[in-house]
Amino acid sequence: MTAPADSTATAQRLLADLPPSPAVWCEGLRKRYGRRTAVDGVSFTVGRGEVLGLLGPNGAGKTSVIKMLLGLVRPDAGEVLLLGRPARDPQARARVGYLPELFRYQPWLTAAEVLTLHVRLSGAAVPAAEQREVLGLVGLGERTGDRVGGFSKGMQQRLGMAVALVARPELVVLDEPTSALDPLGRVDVRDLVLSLKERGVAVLLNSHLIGEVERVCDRVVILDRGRVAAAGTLAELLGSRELRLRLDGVDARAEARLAATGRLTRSGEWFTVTLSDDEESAVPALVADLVALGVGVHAVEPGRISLEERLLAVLREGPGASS
Ligand SMILES: Nc1ncnc2c1ncn2[C@@H]1O[C@H](COP(=O)(O)OP(=O)(O)OP(=O)(O)O)[C@@H](O)[C@H]1O
Repeated sequence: MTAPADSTATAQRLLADLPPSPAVWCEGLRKRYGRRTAVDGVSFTVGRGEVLGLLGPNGAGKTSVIKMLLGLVRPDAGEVLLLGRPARDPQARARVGYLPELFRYQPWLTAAEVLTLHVRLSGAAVPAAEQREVLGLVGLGERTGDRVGGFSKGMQQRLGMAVALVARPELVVLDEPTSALDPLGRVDVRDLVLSLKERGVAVLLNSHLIGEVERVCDRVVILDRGRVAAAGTLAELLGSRELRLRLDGVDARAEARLAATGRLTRSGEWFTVTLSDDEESAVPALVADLVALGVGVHAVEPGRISLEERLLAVLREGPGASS
């Protein structure tokens, strides 16, 4: 029989060999406030190093979901694991960075002191030089010794971003991180999210700025009235690609050739062919055939619907629009 110490070591070795748990796993989350159901059976995962965007209209339940994931609001039903541990487990929380939607930092402290306080709270050993570096990353390098009470709203949000990043988190949850930021600040946040992803840090991003989500997210969950209305990778959600061509001299044979490639629509001299992913390789042959048929090819533009169009379709038509 194996001695207890050996069996513990064996169990630890077996666990170490398993693939890492997702950064976020939640199943069947529900929350009511009085008679209002805010969240109604929400499930999704965020993989390690994955950037997941949470989209949805005002009141859809996004912040409520985030607060339940972080153990700040107790769900009425459902389960959450953060980095493989229960959401309220201090060991999980210490490895999660969070920028809340509504933030306010101690006005009497300097930016550097706020960071030091949060580093202490997290229990991580982050040297002062690294803390200053993080303030530099969020554009506050020149203001480290200034009191937070004198900061603009955008500067406080930048400080919140530094607080979320400073303790070397494995998961960062950003609730509307750019709501107070100028256009340059938004680009900074986008670059920060991409650099986190490169380092294998998972990011959960709640933002109304759809273009921002489309640029940085690997996957998107769309919430509507407390439920997941659509979810998937950008390719899954945005589906078929389109090819727009500006043509002249299109006769019946050329039109038949276009229609054979995909669903065809026409607006004046612009023709739009809807392609499925495996038909993309058909584009050079299509153009060659059109030229051979005597068609003047003035422009060939790839394109597909934007995430904004998909979001609006899902919200107008309901979950059926997600497929
Ligand atoms: N503490 C609370 N007490 C009562 N109702 C609440 C509370 N928090 C949220 N709600 C309600 O739950 C619903 C979801 O709110 P939540 O803040 O999660 O939405 P959201 O998707 O984050 O919205 P927004 O995009 O406007 O920030 C809303 O109807 C809101 O009024």
